[in-house]
Amino acid sequence: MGETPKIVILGAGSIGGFIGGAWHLAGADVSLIGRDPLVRSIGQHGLILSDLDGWKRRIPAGELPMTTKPAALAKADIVALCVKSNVTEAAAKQIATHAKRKPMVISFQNGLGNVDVLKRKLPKLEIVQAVIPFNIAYLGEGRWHKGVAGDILIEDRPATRALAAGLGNGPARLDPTGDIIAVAWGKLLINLNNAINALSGRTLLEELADRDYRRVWAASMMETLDLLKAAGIAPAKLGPVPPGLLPHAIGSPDIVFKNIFLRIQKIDPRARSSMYDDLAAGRATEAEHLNGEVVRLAARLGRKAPVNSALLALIKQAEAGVERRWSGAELRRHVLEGGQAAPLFGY
Ligand SMILES: NC(=O)C1=CN([C@@H]2O[C@H](COP(=O)(O)OP(=O)(O)OC[C@H]3O[C@@H](n4cnc5c(N)ncnc54)[C@H](OP(=O)(O)O)[C@@H]3O)[C@@H](O)[C@H]2O)C=CC1
Ligand SMILES: CC(C)(CO)C(=O)C(=O)O
Repeated sequence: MGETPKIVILGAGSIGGFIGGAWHLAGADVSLIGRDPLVRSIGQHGLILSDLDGWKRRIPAGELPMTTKPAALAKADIVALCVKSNVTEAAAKQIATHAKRKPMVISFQNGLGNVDVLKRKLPKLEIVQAVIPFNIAYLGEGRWHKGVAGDILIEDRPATRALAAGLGNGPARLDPTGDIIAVAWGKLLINLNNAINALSGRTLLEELADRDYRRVWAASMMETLDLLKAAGIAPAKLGPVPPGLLPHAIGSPDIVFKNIFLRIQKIDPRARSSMYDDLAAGRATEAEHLNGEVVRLAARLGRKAPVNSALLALIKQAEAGVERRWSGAELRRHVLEGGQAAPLFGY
């Protein structure tokens, strides 16, 4: 890899647009590959990036190279893969066809299985996992907003350390870390709320204000933590609360949750989960790669995961066109079947 690596973002959507823009502002050599409507919109408006601490920058139209053509992968030293998990295989095929410089491929996707797919499809390339703990909303007309605080965690290797140093300290900075699988499981615990948020049809803050939704999330985390323990996997701490205490913090009474948890973990009033975005746009979701990962882990252990199975089934119904906004009480009754899922803690 040369002095200034050429970074190509494959999948300029919420995450790809924000990190691509933020890295460009940090002086990196970045170009984006995305879909036609977005490419045209950025061609007209440029990019405007902001975050919840009041940081705001504009990149004029035409300054950041952007195309719909996968042939742009030819010049990549680094491919930042920012497509949804259900199209990883198709994206890997495009990389295999078009990349010429043996790029390092970094997956910024949620879920656990993407890196394995990439390793299988691209056996000669260096594949790296990164985990994004924050939320990005695409607000239209070239505007991206980072609505949850946090830094991107990336597998610690010489190449990723050099990349992190080159990108500096902006809002999409990289933080190299040791055990990325533990981090990815830690993130999955957080992402178990994506399905609940999508089914609620609300913003994250509106949803989390209702303890019944939080009880469902807490139960899905407890189920997952129990299975991870049986599998000998220790998820990493992401954010202010250690994984073992997360269900208790999330499922706690409103007064405790609002005055302690939400004071340390900042969430923008506009933020929603990426799964909400998918359902709202009529797209397939990543539920198979999140709740489904837990259901498959249970099956490997000869056990069941009733909470995550129920959430997965509801998301599949929603993907199939069943339009229903679940209230917290309805979802709790349906998924927890009268509290049987986690009797010990009354969630
Ligand atoms: N949004 C968020 O806040 C967060 C997202 N993540 C994770 O990041 C990943 C990306 O999510 P997100 O940015 O929200 O997804 P988006 O759907 O917003 O962005 C992905 C974009 O890539 C496009 N795309 C897919 N395949 C290709 C391709 N081969 N060539 C060009 N463009 C392509 C998609 O178009 P089309 O839809 O037409 O296929 C879409 O516009 C997911 O794994 C998600 O879970 C993680 C943390 C937070
Ligand atoms: C940041 C978070 C957890 C928000 O729900 C997310 O990962 C997503 O939206 O996919």
